[in-house]
Amino acid sequence: MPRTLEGQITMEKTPSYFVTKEAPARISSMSKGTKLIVVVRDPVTRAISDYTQTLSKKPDIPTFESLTFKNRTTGLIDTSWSAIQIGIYAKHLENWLLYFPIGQILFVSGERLISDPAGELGRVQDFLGLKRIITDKHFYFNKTKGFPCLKKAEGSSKPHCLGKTKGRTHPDIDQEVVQRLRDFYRPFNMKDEVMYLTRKGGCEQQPGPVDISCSLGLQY
Ligand SMILES: Nc1ncnc2c1ncn2[C@@H]1O[C@H](COP(=O)(O)OS(=O)(=O)O)[C@@H](OP(=O)(O)O)[C@H]1O
Repeated sequence: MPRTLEGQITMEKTPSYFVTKEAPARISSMSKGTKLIVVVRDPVTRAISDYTQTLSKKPDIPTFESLTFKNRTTGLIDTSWSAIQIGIYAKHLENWLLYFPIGQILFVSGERLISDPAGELGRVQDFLGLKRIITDKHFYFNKTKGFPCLKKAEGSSKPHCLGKTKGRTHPDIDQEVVQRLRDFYRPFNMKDEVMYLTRKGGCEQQPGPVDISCSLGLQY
């Protein structure tokens, strides 16, 4: 990490942090006050997006449907497949709550980043204690891309959309498999846990390893 000067915020983005077992302890030992931002989206769409990325690099991989199940007849889901495993958000969150209070973590909605990017970035700016500089004025909806884009990229006067690797068309997935995955993920939805811990407050004051029983809301 570069040294952070007075008045600066150092930011680091790595998609795999949230699901890496060692990450919370390491980040906490570096700086207990680190603010954490997690972008989450519907875990089923996330899994399909993940699969779409892999498919673009390895077009010969098996179908999404066949990778989803350990045994299609019994309907047993292959939780060791990373595309599925990453979306078990509540399990990953548990590791972070051992080291960081819930108030130090902001969950950003991947869906709202698309439908209302300025609104979602408003929440990020508030969380970081920044003035709301980024607003609606900075975005426009690009019909060709099908996503919001920046009216002006940083240091340029030209519009800027994310690259070709973001916003790919997803393959059609068997709706029965989609439904089966929705049912699978339901208990791992973080909403209830986060609301519970935020209201409860008891687990919030002390960064550092906490008694996980403090996070009683985490019941599966
Ligand atoms: N403005 C804009 N333009 C394009 N894409 C957008 C945008 N905002 C959010 N998204 C969504 O971001 C998804 C890609 O993010 P990733 O999770 O792959 O990114 S990363 O791994 O964290 O770098 C990507 O997922 P896919 O649609 O599956 O490609 C998009 O849904």
